[in-house]
Amino acid sequence: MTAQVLDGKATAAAIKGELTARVAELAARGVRPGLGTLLVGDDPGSRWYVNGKHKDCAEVGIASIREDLPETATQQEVEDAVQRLNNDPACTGFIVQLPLPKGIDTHRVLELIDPAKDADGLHPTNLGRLVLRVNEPIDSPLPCTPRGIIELLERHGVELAGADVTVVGRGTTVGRSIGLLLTRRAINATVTLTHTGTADLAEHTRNADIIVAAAGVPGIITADIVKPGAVVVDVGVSRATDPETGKSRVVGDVDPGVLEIASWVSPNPGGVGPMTRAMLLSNVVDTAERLAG
Ligand SMILES: Nc1nc(=O)c2c([nH]1)NC[C@@H]1CN(c3ccc(C(=O)N[C@@H](CCC(=O)O)C(=O)O)cc3)C=[N+]21
Repeated sequence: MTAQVLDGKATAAAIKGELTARVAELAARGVRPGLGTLLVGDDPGSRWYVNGKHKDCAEVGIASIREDLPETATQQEVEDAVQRLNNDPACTGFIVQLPLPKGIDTHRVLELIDPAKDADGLHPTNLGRLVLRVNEPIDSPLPCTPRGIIELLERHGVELAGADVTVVGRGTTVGRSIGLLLTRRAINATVTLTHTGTADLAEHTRNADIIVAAAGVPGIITADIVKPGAVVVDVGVSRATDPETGKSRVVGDVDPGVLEIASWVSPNPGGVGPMTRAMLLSNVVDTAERLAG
């Protein structure tokens, strides 16, 4: 038996189609969503991600605004760029590409973002709303990768209500925030958050109906620690050099052996990555719709 594929690429394409229609409706009402990006420094990976976001925008009709600063930018210069995006009416949502260069206080930069324009959904105000509004709808941006994972599962018919979910990794963008979404009353999953201080990782993963692997440790999820028939979502983005081609490629947290025991596995690449990008676009369109009233 081999697991079925949680196809993030195809699902993201479907979502982009839906967004294109919503952007056209907004255009008819004279509103154009615009995504801003702030990139500091010249890390090729970060540049590649940011370029991809602007390509996605062009596909669905969202305007693009770019702020690119050199590696040597000061705290003040980075904060000034955030304020320009906050004040630019063409920019309905924006992201500060992470990580920022050493020496820049990331928390201070992120807290300066206008919460209503926080396309990543990682501003303390928006994360705070996620903590507080357990039972009611949330009319502010949600974190992109957690939202993308849930959308990916729901659109493949994976039952979340009553499911035991084990999350591996406590990073802010995924591990720490996904449980806040999954335990909302409207979703009703039960969540265990494991991390490097967890005494017995296997005990928690073997109990899980769904594993969300966001540790950034290549192959940490092996077949022997997965319950037969479980659903496994691979969020890891480590890089390694392919011994055959000599090229750098993405390696996930999920060992290929898991395909023989799980019911569904998200490929990596082609799983959570494209969904994250689609949810960023969704956040920008949601924000523009709220602005339009
Ligand atoms: N403010 C901020 N927001 C982010 O959302 C953010 C960030 N900073 N910094 C870096 C991480 C990483 N991230 C990815 C997004 C898409 C893919 C993606 O689409 N990957 C493709 C291709 C992977 C490949 O082959 O290189 C895939 O999975 O199929 C991957 C990783 C967003 N991040």
